[in-house]
Amino acid sequence: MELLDGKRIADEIKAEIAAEVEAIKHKGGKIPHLVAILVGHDGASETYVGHKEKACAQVGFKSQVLRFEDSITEAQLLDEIRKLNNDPDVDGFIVQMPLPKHIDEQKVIEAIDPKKDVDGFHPVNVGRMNIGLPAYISATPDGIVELLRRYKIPTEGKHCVVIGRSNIVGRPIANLLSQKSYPGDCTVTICHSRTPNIKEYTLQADILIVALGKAEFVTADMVKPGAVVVDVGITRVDAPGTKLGWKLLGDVKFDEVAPKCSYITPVPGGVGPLTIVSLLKNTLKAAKKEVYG
Ligand SMILES: NC(=O)C1=CN([C@@H]2O[C@H](COP(=O)(O)OP(=O)(O)OC[C@H]3O[C@@H](n4cnc5c(N)ncnc54)[C@H](OP(=O)(O)O)[C@@H]3O)[C@@H](O)[C@H]2O)C=CC1
Ligand SMILES: Nc1nc(=O)c2c([nH]1)NC[C@@H]1CN(c3ccc(C(=O)N[C@@H](CCC(=O)O)C(=O)O)cc3)C=[N+]21
Repeated sequence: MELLDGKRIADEIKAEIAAEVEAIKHKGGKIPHLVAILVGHDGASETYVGHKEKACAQVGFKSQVLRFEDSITEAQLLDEIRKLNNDPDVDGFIVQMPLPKHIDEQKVIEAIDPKKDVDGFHPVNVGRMNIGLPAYISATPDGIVELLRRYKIPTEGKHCVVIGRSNIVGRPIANLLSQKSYPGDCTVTICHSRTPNIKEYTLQADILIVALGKAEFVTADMVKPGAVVVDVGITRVDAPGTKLGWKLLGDVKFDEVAPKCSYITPVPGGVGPLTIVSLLKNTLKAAKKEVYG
């Protein structure tokens, strides 16, 4: 069993990005500028935005967090988005999800200029990604693809089973891995909450991607010996006696599944760090006008 060390790969890619930013500075080019909009005080969102700020500083990007109270109206938020769309200094921005219930997330996503949509959530980017055109690819699936690539995991002709069909993880990773590419050329099965006997499918997986958000859902009896297991899930659970009082669990019961795998991602330190790095990659592309010219 080998660990897919997301943290190590993320550090490697950050060093590559930092070198490129140095070169841009040297030539007097545009320093990439990423903005995050954060509404409310959700703990996980605060953590994620904090990691992003730190990563931007590490690679030399300009970054900014715009914070708003839960009471912000949809119209006010849409207005903030319009300002960012029109600000030539801002290369890319994201609106941290989830949003308060009185705000329509889809409306917010569609208000973002696709050219600045470094989350890759806008239907224009989703559509372009789906047919293999240049696009901002959403960060988590892009991070998974990057992890498979850097570890040179063979994917052609493999059966990939994805648990979860969300717009930000399950559906796009299933799409990417079925494309004519490397990593890709997989035969893909998508499972979700209406799939009976999930184990029947997971046992056939050469590559198992787990993104349902239920801690330790995948147990050893559900995994084929030698499988590659990618655990996307992140759930905070109480951990009395630890410094923080909580810890993170993945969707895979790591201790019993790991010995059966050829490769497996840990949580934390697997997919998460690569998600952040993919967001940086998209922002760099935006500053260089690589996707839309
Ligand atoms: N590491 C990272 O960078 C990121 C991690 N995450 C984590 O990944 C997990 C998934 O996130 P996300 O995709 O946004 O979650 P969603 O809640 O949007 O989607 C979950 C998916 O899992 C399916 N599902 C739920 N319960 C079951 C079940 N018992 N059996 C089979 N399928 C089930 C749902 O099915 P249905 O469609 O039928 O409801 C749905 O398609 C979460 O833990 C999240 O925190 C998310 C984003 C980034
Ligand atoms: N507009 C928007 N875009 C997103 O991409 C987005 C979002 N909203 N809302 C929430 C989810 C979740 N997500 C994570 C990214 C990185 C880690 C990450 O870095 N995890 C570390 C640990 C983090 C920790 O210490 O808590 C790890 O797995 O090693 C986690 C979760 C992005 N999301």
